Amino acid sequence: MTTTVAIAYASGYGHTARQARAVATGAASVEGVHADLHDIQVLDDALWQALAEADAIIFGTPTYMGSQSAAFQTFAEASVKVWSQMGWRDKIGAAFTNSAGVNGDKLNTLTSLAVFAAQHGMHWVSLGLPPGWLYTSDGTPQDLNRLGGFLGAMAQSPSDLGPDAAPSDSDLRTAEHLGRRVAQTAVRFALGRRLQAVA
Ligand SMILES: Cc1cc2nc3c(=O)[nH]c(=O)nc-3n(C[C@H](O)[C@H](O)[C@H](O)COP(=O)(O)O)c2cc1C
Repeated sequence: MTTTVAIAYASGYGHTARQARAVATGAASVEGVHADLHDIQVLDDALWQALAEADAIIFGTPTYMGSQSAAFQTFAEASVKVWSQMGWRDKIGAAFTNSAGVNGDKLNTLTSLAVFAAQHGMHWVSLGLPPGWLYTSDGTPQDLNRLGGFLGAMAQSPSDLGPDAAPSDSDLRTAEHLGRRVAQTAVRFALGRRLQAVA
């Protein structure tokens, strides 16, 4: 049986889209997992159908003015129809964000997305990595999780670099890690459900 991980993301200028592709690469590296990228700026029936059928949804947005972008918030508010039927309850949820500042208030965005997933009754998956880089004096910017997030995957894109040059390799590997971890968790959940069904 195939386990499906949907990556539901917004991106204004392509940087978060690049991070989303890395998340998808990580998820698809897990045996038996199909990863699907969905640009949530297109709010059509195909999007809602795909998200309804997914085992896990990983939400992604750039951090704009310290929180999710307006495009992501439009998607979040449109999901109230799904919420009214608890359509995503017990799916796996996780998130990633990208911004120009090293800090840039990315944690506020991830916190907001965790609350969004909780409103939908989803099970949250954290990043599951120790902090890299400046956490110890021998760290380097090439470390996995160089930005030291826990709630989800963070990436940083200098505002004068295009999406061909940013986020950094470290941040893209961190995004891949999140995708892989969510996919592994989704497979375990799917297996557990099947075992429960025959017990
Ligand atoms: C309207 C707007 C607000 C922004 N607010 C922030 C912010 O609060 N913190 C930050 O670090 N960067 C901020 N940025 C920079 C973006 O997060 C950054 O350029 C990011 O790479 C854009 O991702 P995207 O190409 O996926 O849209 C902002 C950019 C825009 C256009």
